[in-house]
Amino acid sequence: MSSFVIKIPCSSANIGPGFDVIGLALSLHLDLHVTVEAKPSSQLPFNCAITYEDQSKSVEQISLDPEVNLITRVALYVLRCHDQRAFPVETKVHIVNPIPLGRGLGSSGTAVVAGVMLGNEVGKLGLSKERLLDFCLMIERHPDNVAASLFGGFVGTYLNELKPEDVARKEIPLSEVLPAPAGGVDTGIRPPAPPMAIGHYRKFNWAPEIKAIAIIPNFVVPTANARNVLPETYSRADVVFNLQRAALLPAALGSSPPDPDMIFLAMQDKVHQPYRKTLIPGLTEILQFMTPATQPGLLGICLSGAGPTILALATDRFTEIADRIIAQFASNDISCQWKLLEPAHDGATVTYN
Ligand SMILES: Nc1ncnc2c1ncn2[C@@H]1O[C@H](COP(=O)(O)OP(=O)(O)OP(=O)(O)O)[C@@H](O)[C@H]1O
Ligand SMILES: N[C@@H](CCO)C(=O)O
Repeated sequence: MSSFVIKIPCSSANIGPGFDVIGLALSLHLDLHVTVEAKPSSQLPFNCAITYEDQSKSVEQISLDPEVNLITRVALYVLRCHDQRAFPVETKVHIVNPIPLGRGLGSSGTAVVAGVMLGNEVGKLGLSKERLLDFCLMIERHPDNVAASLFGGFVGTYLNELKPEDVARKEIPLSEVLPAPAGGVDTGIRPPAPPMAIGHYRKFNWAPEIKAIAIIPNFVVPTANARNVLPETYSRADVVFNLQRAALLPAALGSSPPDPDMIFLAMQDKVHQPYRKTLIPGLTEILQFMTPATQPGLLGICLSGAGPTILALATDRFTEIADRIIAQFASNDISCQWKLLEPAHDGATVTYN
């Protein structure tokens, strides 16, 4: 029998101006406790039994069917790309999840990374993390969450342009998130493997004084909905506004001691937050009244990923900052939980027992 634990940090994407580009892995981890028993045969579907421990207080029921559950279907996709139709006999996966679903802390990206790590490990595939990123990008198209969860830390990401022959392969998903199991239901045919080296990342410094306060409202904003409210085109002025700030952001958050005015300015955005205000009551007011001038200890504030979580970066007065944001949500009859988090520099890890 072999037994191991896969640990994946959650992530906050965008950090203001870095829409679909910048991500930060944070110290709230999804754990998979995996055992593989060498048995002659199994009655389990795809040889896999899932158990799920919800520590996130989410209302959504997570499927325990290995071909439906996001983590195990991604693992099956990776295995089937390598001519392994099912999990080894007999695989048990116990998922412990403290990451709230659909709140902007990259729960889906974390689950996708967990899936590729699981497939790689049980299939003894020996794929590098760089190659696993390609598999992640077949399922979740924007690289900011998955690269942060996989590699850890504060990252800038980019995609290579696909070659014309890959664009022509209709099975390569160009949607943001695959609507159906990656590779489809098991037809016995090998699903399409990703092109090589689609996604890339670069780690930035992070000043050790800076902590992340996540204020998590008690409602869900599915990422797909939050992407549907964005415009297809932008004005040149808005694009330049974001480029200027995105160019400043890594230096601002990597410099010690942190400069609150520079960080606050570097976290401004005109590409996604203004449009997502319609989905998040109170967002406009929170982004307006929480500044380093009105709130000591605060450095900068933004929507975490697609929301509705607010990410406030700060050096101290964490409770006071969280309480003010929670009070603003409360005036819209929205309750919140909050967490004080730090960058998770290690990314995804596997530890054998
Ligand atoms: N641990 C998990 N196991 C199985 N499915 C999961 C898990 N975590 C997330 N999911 C799936 O991902 C969906 C949430 O994805 P979505 O992209 O909408 O939000 P998010 O990733 O939490 O937020 P954001 O992308 O803005 O950071 C859930 O509704 C669920 O279907
Ligand atoms: N960059 C993505 C992150 C959410 O998954 C977005 O803002 O839509």
